Amino acid sequence: MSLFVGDDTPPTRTQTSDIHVRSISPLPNPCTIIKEMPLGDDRAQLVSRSRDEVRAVLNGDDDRLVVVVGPCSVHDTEAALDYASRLAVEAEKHRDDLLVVMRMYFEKPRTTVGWKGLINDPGMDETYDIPRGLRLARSVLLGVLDAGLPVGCEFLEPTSPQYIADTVTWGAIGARTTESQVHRQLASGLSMPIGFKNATDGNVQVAIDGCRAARSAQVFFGSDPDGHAALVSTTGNPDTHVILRGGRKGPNYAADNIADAVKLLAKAGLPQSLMVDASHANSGKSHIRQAEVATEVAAMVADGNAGISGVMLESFLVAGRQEPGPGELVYGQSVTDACMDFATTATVLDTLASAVRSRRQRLA
Ligand SMILES: O=C[C@H](O)[C@H](O)COP(=O)(O)O
Ligand SMILES: C=C(OP(=O)(O)O)C(=O)O
Repeated sequence: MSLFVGDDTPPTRTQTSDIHVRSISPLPNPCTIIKEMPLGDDRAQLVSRSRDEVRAVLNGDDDRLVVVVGPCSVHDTEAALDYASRLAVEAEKHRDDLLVVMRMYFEKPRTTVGWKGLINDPGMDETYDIPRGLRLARSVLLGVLDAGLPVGCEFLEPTSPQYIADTVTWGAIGARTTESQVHRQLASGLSMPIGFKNATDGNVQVAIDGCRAARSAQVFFGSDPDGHAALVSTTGNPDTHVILRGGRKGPNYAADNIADAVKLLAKAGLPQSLMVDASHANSGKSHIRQAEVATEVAAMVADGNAGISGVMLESFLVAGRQEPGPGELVYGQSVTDACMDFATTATVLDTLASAVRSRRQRLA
């Protein structure tokens, strides 16, 4: 049902609002969708346990690496579940060295315009069936938890976490929103560890500022589980960290970049550990380069670099990328940034796991 439907008649001189709004329609409230697809006790235990494990790695109490790995965006739930079943085998194989979290991104921040992800436009056909997108996202999240994997998401729309955040082990605030007060407030109330990306221009200090702001108590506009406008008051999220993703001037994953970032973290009184995103501006969005970057990061870990507590990888079943759209698509290939294929990903995971074992020996 549409609450407001504009027409094409030009606004009168006394109409001062909704001049550029075509329509406003209600969405199902979070309670309704959660009741349709409850998390349940077994999955909740996996989420709680894996959040604790991520916290332990970030705080240096667990010497593994958190590896957030999966497609740049989820567009096909069947392919995502297929990927999850294969990733679960690798996660189990490396469980002593790697804490594997499946990257499940449903909300894509765009530099200008483009497909904004499964929640916003699940048909990739500009019909913007957000209720369907929310249901699809929640159902595939539950499916991945059933495969035994914890999941990681970017949080972009300030009200979308109400629909899915109970299923999420680790979250990110992206490079385009890391300086946004709205997103820092949101992170202050989220229940899982949150990584702040450095800004697209490469500025790391804004991500550190984001971590500090999200660690503080905040009071802000939000919505309650029934979808009503609400005043939200948070205690602050103690589990925030920085993600180095490179910037317009180039990559920032080299040992001196990591040392500089760790110094800034120390100055800010934050834990001196961070995640390196091998994709985005660290690889120039090349999936081939991404595998090389991940191997270079592994070499730093093997050398004993204790500042690196996590790695992010963009990976899917088939290498590369294709344009999103409603027509026929290559099964298991990204419709946003180019991803490594599964075989390359498995090799990278082997390399990272071996690097963790070397670091463990070196620092023993
Ligand atoms: O991870 C995905 C993209 O890098 C990000 O959403 C920006 O994409 P765009 O520059 O193609 O809009
Ligand atoms: C958009 C993403 O990254 P960034 O915010 O670093 O561009 C992403 O990880 O999908």
